[in-house]
Amino acid sequence: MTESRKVRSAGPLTYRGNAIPETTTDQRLLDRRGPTDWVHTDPWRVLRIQSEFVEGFGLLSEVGHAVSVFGSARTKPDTPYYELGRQIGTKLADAGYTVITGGGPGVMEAANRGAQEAGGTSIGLGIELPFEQSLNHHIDMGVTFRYFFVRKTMFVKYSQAFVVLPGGFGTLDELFESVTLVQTGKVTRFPVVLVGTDFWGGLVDWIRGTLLEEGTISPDDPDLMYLTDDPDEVVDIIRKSHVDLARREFEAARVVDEAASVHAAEDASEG
Ligand SMILES: CC(C)=CCNc1ncnc2c1ncn2[C@@H]1O[C@H](COP(=O)(O)O)[C@@H](O)[C@H]1O
Repeated sequence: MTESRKVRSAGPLTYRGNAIPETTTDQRLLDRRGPTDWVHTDPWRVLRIQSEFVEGFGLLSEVGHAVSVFGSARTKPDTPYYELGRQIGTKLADAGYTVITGGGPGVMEAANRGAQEAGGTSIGLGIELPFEQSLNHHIDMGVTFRYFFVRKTMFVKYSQAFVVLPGGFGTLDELFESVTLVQTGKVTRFPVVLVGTDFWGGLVDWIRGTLLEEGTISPDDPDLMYLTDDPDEVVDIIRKSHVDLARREFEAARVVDEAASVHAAEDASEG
């Protein structure tokens, strides 16, 4: 009896008898009718998150050496910090770095603008916000993300350094995320440069005083951040750390090569 029961294969699945679904997978895919709640469910969101990673990696993977510049979305053109951001964008571009920002107004726009004026590559990684907003007009390539955490991965993965100008909560979030990644050894390759001694001085004093005195950070941790007012120094710090990194990588490759030749020589003498 059991042998005569109907069988249906659906990909790797086998159904028999009453378990056979009424429709096939293809029918369900092509049928547009039915409830649409599934587009607001977490499994569907996971796919959307994946697609943001795919788009981001796709756009940024061929960008050369790059620096992310952060700072207030509210800084107005023709103000000192806007001009500082613009100069830093220009100097980074002159030094051959692509400039990546959050794609918004204020300091982000200033850095993008400076990079563009110098003929460099200017990138904006925007974020969907509850209020209407588009990427600033000084961006050569841009992506607008839905998810903050996907966007943050892009800043870290595709930059050699973070430059942080005066800003508010968003800027502080980006600053402390990057410092935490360096502190915990999740990223090993980049300096974090604070620009604006008047603006950041109080925070740095508090870190060196309260945090260090309370023992909530290690004695070396305050040195994870540089502090300057000088755009040329920003570029020098980044260049130097870049050269140091290249030297360390060269040294590591040489050690591996030497070990490989020692093994090869031992194998040859044993053979
Ligand atoms: C006028 C206005 C508030 C626009 C906000 N538009 C934004 N567009 C893109 N990135 C942003 C924006 N606001 C905050 N961010 C992110 O948070 C940082 C600035 O936040 P804040 O202004 O410091 O706190 C930027 O480096 C950026 O990565």
